[in-house]
Amino acid sequence: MNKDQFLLAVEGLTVSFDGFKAVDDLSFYLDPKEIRVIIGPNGAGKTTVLDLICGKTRATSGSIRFRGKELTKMKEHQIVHAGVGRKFQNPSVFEDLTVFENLEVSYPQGHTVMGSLAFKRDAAVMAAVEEVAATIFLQDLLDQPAGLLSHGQKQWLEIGMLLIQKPALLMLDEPVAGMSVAERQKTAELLRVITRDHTVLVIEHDMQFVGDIADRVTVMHQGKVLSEGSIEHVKNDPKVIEVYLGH
Ligand SMILES: Nc1ncnc2c1ncn2[C@@H]1O[C@H](COP(=O)(O)OP(=O)(O)OP(=O)(O)O)[C@@H](O)[C@H]1O
Repeated sequence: MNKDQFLLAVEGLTVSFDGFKAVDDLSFYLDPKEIRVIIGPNGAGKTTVLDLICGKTRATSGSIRFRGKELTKMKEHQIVHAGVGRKFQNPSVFEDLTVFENLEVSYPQGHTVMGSLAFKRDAAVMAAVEEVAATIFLQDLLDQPAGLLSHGQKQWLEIGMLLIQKPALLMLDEPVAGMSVAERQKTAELLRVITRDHTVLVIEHDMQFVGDIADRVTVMHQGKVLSEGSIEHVKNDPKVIEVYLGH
């Protein structure tokens, strides 16, 4: 099978830290526009996989193919440019800027923060900001400083700051941690809208949320794939119950 028909093909990926293999001969494949969730016990290597895909950590061996490009050979900014967006666990919005300004500075112009602010607000930027703000439920809060948003709203704003860059692949590390039940439900709704145009790779522990969003689930354990398939498949896999869900 031609691996370039996948949006992302990870094959034989390995990284050693002082001889310890945090990710060990890992392979998995993402189809365009799927939502894949990676679950697994603490220390399984989930965050390290995202670090490897976005170029924050260098692979010891293996391959990461993304839309025909080999990411393991590329620098972080080149990987962003190729269409991979990554959101870390803690929101990192600009607290003193408004919702509008946070989205505006994230619009891909190649400017610094100050340069972008001085930039004339042209119609294309305005339209993109308004479209994304509506998607992330913040259309009525465009003039609000981001520092005044709730934790959940900051998480959505940060997702919006990625969306406005139109990445083909969006990677989210525990996006609903610290959110209320209502915010979790809205985030699930948001991710379903996002996958009309993007592929999403999520690390998550909340199994209710995983069941709400996942097309397929990859279970990691000790740097390897322990199980993979639908939520029902992995929930009923005795290996997964033994190392993760039974605890
Ligand atoms: N830069 C590093 N140097 C040394 N060891 C590391 C480094 N990054 C990760 N590790 C180790 O690799 C293992 C996997 O860590 P990782 O954070 O990827 O796990 P995880 O599945 O995301 O866990 P959690 O659910 O707790 O976030 C851990 O034992 C961790 O201590």
